Order: sequence, then C-alpha cells, then structure tokens
Amino acid sequence: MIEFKNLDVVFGKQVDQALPLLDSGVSRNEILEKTGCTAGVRNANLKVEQGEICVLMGLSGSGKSSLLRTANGLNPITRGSVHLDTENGMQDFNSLSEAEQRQVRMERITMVFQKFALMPWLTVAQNVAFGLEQKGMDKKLIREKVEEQLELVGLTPWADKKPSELSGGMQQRVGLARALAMETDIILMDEPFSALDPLIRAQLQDELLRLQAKLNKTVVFVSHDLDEALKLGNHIAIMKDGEIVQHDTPENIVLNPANDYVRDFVAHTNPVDVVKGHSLMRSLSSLEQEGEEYCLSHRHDYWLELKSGIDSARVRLGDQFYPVHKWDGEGSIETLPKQPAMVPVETIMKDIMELRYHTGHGVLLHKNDKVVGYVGDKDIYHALLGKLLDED
Ligand SMILES: Nc1ncnc2c1ncn2[C@@H]1O[C@H](COP(=O)(O)OP(=O)(O)OP(=O)(O)O)[C@@H](O)[C@H]1O
Repeated sequence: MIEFKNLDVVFGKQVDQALPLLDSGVSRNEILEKTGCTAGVRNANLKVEQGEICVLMGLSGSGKSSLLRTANGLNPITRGSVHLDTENGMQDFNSLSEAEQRQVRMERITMVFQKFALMPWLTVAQNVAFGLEQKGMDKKLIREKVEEQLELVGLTPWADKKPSELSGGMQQRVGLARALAMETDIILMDEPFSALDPLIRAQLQDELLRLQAKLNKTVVFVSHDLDEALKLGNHIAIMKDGEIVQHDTPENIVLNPANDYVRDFVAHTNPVDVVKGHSLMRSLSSLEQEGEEYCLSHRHDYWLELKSGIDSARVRLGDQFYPVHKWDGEGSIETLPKQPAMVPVETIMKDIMELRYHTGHGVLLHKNDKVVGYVGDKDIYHALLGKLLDED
C-alpha cells in the first residue's frame, strides 16, 4: 500500500513565499508570476491499496509525474508525506534515514519508465539481472529469477539479444520484467506504454492486467489517455493544475464526473464499455427467495434454482428448465448456446447486453465461483438511463 498525505511539490527558489499563496488558493499561474515557483502538486491525498492499479490522469503539466516521483524520492516533497508499507508497518518515507530510504527504494518500490531506460550495452537478461546484482543477490538465484521473469513476459528466446535488436514493445516488456524481478510490492509506471503504437500498446495493457491478476502489486500508473485509464485502473485520480480533482472508480468517473474538467474528459466515452456487472446487477441477497429458488421476474415466472454450488444452477421459466452456461470471456458470444449465461462480475455492460440479446435470457453473475447477482432488462435500462448510481 502507498499513501500520499496533504502533499505539495513546489519547484523553484522562493518556496517559502509560494506556500502561503498556495494555502490561500491563489492560482498556479499567479504563484508563478509572483514568486517564480511552479506548484507541481497541491495538497494531494491519495491511497493506493495492495492489488490495486491507480491511474493518475490529466493533461500535460497537470502534475501526474511530479506526484508519482515523490513516491521514490525522484522528486522532493515540499510539504506533506508519503507513507509506504514496510516490514515495520506503514512508514513515512521522509522520516527514514538516508540508508533506510535507500533500502526501502530498493526493496519496496520499482519504476517503469516511458523510454524503457534499458542499458544498451547489456543483453536483455543482463538488464533484468542488473537490479538484483545491485541488491547483492546470489548469482544462481539471479539466473533463476531472470529466467522466470523473461518467461512471464514471453521473452525467453531473446535473453541474449541487445535491446537495440528488439522492437519498442519488446523493450518495454524487458522494462516490465526488470521491474517485476525486483519483487517489490509497489510499482510506479510513468506513461510506460505511451511511446508504443496502438496495437502493441493494447497488448501490453492486457499483459499488465494478466500479470497483476497473478501478482497483486500496488501499482501507480501515469497516463494521459482516458481509454487506457479506464481499461487499467481500479481507481482513477484525475489531476488539474497540480490538484486531484476526482479520485474514483472508472464507472463513477464516467457516470458522475465531479466537474466540467472531468466531464470534458469523459464526454465521448460510452458507459457501455466501462460499466461492469457488479454495478449493474441486482444482488442475489436482494432477490425474493422461495426454498431453493430466487425470483428473477414474477411477471414471467422466471426463477433461478440454486441447490448447492454454482454448477447446480439452472433457470426455470414457467415449467421449463434451462441449464446455465458458464462463460469466462473467451471466444465469441455468438457461438454460445442459447441458455442463460453465468459470467464474472467484472464483465463489461456491452458483453452483458450482447449475452442477453444472444441467449434470450438475463445474465447471472458470479464472483470466485459463487453466484452473486443477476442482470435483467430492467437493470440494463436503468443503467442506460443513468439511474444506476442514484439508486445505490
Ligand atoms: N524539476 C522541475 N523543475 C521545475 N518545474 C517542474 C519540474 N518538474 C515539473 N515541473 C513543473 O510542474 C508542473 C507539473 O509537471 P508534471 O511533469 O508533473 O506534469 P505531468 O502531468 O506529468 O505532465 P506530462 O504529461 O507532460 O508529463 C509543470 O508545470 C512542470 O513544468
């Protein structure tokens, strides 16, 4: 976990003069005019939990990198604090001695850069090994770890090549492998995919999500691309002129923008691509229950029968029973049987609508193999009419 508390970053010589202006709400431009200082970050408060990807998003110059770089000491903290999970619990990074800070940086945090920052004279494997050697790790162990990481990002055959022999996307995979090899809990990513072309970029985003599902890191990810933020972020913090103006789930950012700045960002985003099953559904516990059956629709005499586990689930329409088909997102919806579908709660609304359309049934949702809810037409219409979050 990492937490930024009341954090200000002011660049310039006359910081003492700039701070009172910052506190009285004077604009960034005026502070610059009066003192020559730039308010990079203003009173940022942000907590990123273990297992979460938090995307810092905003226009160029909004302070994303300045905030990110305080986490590992690349930018000075003018005021406020950054707290990190260490073996001694949560600790204020600035209160540590220099030696402790160095150790925390090495053991708790790694960073992936936009321009990869690989060493051109070293091979792929040597680049991945570099940080581990700095740590003083045993040679044999390093070899094992490097092999493991290269395997994880699909670069095993390229281990002995130089970075210049690799494409941009592959070089960034090396950057990712190098960061993962350090086995730190926290990974800072400063526009890591921005230099890549769209197809490779999408592949690396998928790869990051796949790795994250497995590795459960605390990731702070800077991006100026809303689609990327919506795809990757469990939470998104939108920054403007150094301030975090909204910190929220992707769905809330799109459906309930906090101000016009955020509204402009999301104006062209289709909620159908963003809203997930867990926000749409009626929860199982809220459905009327009769014995082993849960009511999906009284009007249609439509019920979910759940005797024991998820595999026993079936749906009854009048006196006709339908087995439930589990779908995990692989393959095309059009080829699925015309039976009620059971999908993970994270499934996006677009897929849920397509499942509803194709199967002729409402869609059941599960989390870790437990049935948790149901999405019917009513729930879809509610969301489309923007009523979703008002009701929660
Ligand atoms: N080392 C520095 N010295 C002086 N000013 C700086 C420094 N680093 C950043 N700034 C200023 O702080 C403000 C925030 O910059 P920052 O790089 O954090 O924004 P950003 O949102 O990451 O932008 P980008 O997307 O362009 O990288 C800008 O006005 C920038 O000029």
